[in-house]
Amino acid sequence: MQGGVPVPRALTIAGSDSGGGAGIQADLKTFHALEVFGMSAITAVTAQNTREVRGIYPLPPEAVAAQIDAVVEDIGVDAAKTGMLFSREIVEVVADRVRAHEIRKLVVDPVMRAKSGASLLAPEAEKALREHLFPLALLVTPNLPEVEALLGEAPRTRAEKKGAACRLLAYGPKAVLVKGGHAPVDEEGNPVSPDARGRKYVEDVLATEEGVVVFRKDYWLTPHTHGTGCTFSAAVTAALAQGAELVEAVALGEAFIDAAIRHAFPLGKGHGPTNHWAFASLRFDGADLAVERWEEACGR
Ligand SMILES: Nc1ncnc2c1ncn2[C@@H]1O[C@H](COP(=O)(O)OP(=O)(O)OP(=O)(O)O)[C@@H](O)[C@H]1O
Ligand SMILES: Cc1ncc(CO)c(N)n1
Repeated sequence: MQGGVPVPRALTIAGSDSGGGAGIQADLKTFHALEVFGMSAITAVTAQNTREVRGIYPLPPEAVAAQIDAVVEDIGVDAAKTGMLFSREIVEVVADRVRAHEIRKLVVDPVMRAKSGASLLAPEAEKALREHLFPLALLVTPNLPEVEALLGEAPRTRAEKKGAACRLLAYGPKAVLVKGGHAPVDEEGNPVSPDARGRKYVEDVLATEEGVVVFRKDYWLTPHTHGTGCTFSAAVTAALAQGAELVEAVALGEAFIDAAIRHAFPLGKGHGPTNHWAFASLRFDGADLAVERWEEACGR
């Protein structure tokens, strides 16, 4: 028990995925698997499955603010994350409430598109995300297409990911993790085709003001990756709520998502969901989660 609080508390501010693999549902399942008390502020309801987003029904910005205020003022929040924010108005209201409540352990997953291709963020909201929310974040976690939208070029090699992560620090977050899940690499961190022979890896590159940490793990050739980004950032948020330092929290997120993808569920006819309880089961068995990490100097 820390400071009279019986359990770590985490808040997700994100969209609902009726399919249960991404969004609010993935976040709450992940918090629960890590024994963190989960709370939610829903920004939009999506009618979605493993194949497509059929409809998006945003909530009024004041409804998003009211949910955040309600839980912060009564239950309290040790760490929070944002996911699908959809509109400029919702981005602005979330930034306003985060500032007002002085939420410092904030993970911003700059969700722009679903794996099925649907847009989850209006184009004019991208600028608001960069200008209003990035400066409040402890960590921002873009995937490769999101890095391209933010910087105008997609990193491919380890050195390019490192450069992009360092450049994104200029928007004001304390740290940036460039996630490489969309493009497998070889031993040297150079891109390879997903179905090339031999061992392939995924490299996620974390930049902080102190330096760069590269996380490498095996690449799994599977279509069942719906909600990987949400699940990963929720695991990092849960670890922060438990009191972990940033690099340890990211390492926990890496191990959690590795297990969740390895044991993903072939549900539906599209991209199936990841397995949110695999990490807890494997850890119980003492399994080796195959995540390597090493530190380098920041290239700035
Ligand atoms: N095929 C894979 N094999 C191993 N790790 C993967 C794979 N795909 C994604 N990951 C890992 O999952 C995490 C999320 O990365 P990814 O790039 O898929 O995020 P994302 O595109 O934001 O996800 P989504 O939009 O589906 O929620 C990262 O840690 C990444 O390394
Ligand atoms: C609601 C929601 N948030 C995020 C994603 C990205 O995976 C998704 N597909 N749906």
